Amino acid sequence: MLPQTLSIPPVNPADTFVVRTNLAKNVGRKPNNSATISTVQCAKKYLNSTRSRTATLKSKEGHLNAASKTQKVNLEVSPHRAVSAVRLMRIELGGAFADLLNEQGKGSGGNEMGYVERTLGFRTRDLEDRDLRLVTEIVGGTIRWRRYLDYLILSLCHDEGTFRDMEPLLLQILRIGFYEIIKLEMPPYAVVDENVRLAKVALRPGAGNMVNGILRKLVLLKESNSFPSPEVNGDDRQQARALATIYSHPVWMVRRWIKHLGREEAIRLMMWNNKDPTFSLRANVAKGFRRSHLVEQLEKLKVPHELSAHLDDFVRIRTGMQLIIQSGLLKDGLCSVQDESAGMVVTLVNPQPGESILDCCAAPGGKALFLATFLNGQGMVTAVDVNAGRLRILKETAELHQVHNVVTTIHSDLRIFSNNSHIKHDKVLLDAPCSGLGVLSKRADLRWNRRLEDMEELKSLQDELLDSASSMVKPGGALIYSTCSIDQEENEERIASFLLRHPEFVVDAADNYVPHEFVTERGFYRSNPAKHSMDGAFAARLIRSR
Ligand SMILES: C[S@@+](CC[C@H](N)C(=O)[O-])C[C@H]1O[C@@H](n2cnc3c(N)ncnc32)[C@H](O)[C@@H]1O
Repeated sequence: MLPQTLSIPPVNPADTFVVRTNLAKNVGRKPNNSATISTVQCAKKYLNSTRSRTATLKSKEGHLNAASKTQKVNLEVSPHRAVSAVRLMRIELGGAFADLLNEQGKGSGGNEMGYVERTLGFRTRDLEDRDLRLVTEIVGGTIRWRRYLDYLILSLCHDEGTFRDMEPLLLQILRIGFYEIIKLEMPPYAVVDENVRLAKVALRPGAGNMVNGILRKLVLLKESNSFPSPEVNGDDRQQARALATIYSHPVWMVRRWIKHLGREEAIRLMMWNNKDPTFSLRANVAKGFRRSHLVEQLEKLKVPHELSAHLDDFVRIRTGMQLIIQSGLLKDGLCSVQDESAGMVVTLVNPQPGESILDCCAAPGGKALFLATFLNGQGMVTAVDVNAGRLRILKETAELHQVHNVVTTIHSDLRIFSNNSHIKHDKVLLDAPCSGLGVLSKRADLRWNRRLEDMEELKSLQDELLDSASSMVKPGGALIYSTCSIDQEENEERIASFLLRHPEFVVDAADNYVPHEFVTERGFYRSNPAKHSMDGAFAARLIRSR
């Protein structure tokens, strides 16, 4: 028999307590908190002893069942801050993405509260909808503004060493506090108190004192409207560094954009990347669920929305994603989250019933499934991808969306597949692996994960994949190359180099397929995030003449 609780001597009722779970959660009752109490220090010691005891019990019993699990719930710390701090640490260590939380308050990597408990040594009360919204907003915003926030934190630290040697959790708590005060404009003294408490409970009293000192200096700067800001002067590199700090992007990206887009356009792009992302939804007509049905549901949910001006099945939303997730519309396959910029790539493919379409880098299937809806049950989308897990998602979603009768999946590296396959297709879509520089508003952490060196590797992969994809196009058929990047070297330059290697292909101007405002001088499709209020994407349509 496993013990129901593990107890230690009671000391301070305010801080932390051990709760008897007794399966209370499982049967929907509130946990009984008549439990044993500890101070923060005791809690930490206790956590260690609990961990080793739990490990022994686990090894003895094989597993620790829910009935016997001991939870420590801290009601003093604000849940959204504790969850945000831990999530930010996980993102920085590469164990999580800054994407949407799902309806259970879980992140992409599993149970959020489990991570909080393992990292901080206690749980908080469960997250309510408001907390979830705050976690999404704070995590996304803190990551986007990281470079700028760190610049300010450093300027308020005693010396550079204090900043450099700061423990990771303490730095995340400070970033959260700075973001809440500067960007969310929350009441400053409440922010100070809450973050000081989190630092004290999760780390130690000294850490709380440090957070208190630095955040109070920030409040004074805010009150006198005198935040420091780097001067934009000097040579190109120095100017790019200053702009990179002010708009919180890596220096190499800023330099690249100033070179290709000009300074004003680069600034507009960075401002767009720092905004809360907007989303669009595609009604799944393959399931008989039209845009009018989607609009009805959004009205019922009171989610503000706007019809897409470019695509018949699409609706734009700015807020309310949590409500949509909770409504089950996505889980039931009635609609999908798909950006209009990606939808227009499918328009450029121009799929027709009866055609054989090869989607070369298809997973997780956003474009493949949309392509399939145009076939009306006749023809085939062959979806190839090298990533088995992502391809499994594609296959399951095809069933959920009821287009599985026209979708076949093939797990392979495209370069190997093209060598072994002699079948030619009417349309071949290569939605190539790319830097993702067009989707930085949605992927808040991506800007910090991309390196300049990645670009060279990506470009040679894109060339190889283009060569492979082109070998599977029928004479007279179309090859569509697309990316979710705004980078010329991944886009126009890849096509120019491909056409030199493959004179049997010619450009088919995108004008015939997508609105004129998305067509470049050379006849390619390109969406501009700041101008079109959607992700940045590129696509070229090429016809095989022989
Ligand atoms: C931009 S994503 C594709 C997104 C997809 N088209 C959609 O709309 O959901 C690029 C995909 O290329 C795949 N990939 C990368 N290298 C590949 C290769 N050598 N052969 C086949 N697929 C590859 C990745 O696994 C990834 O799923």
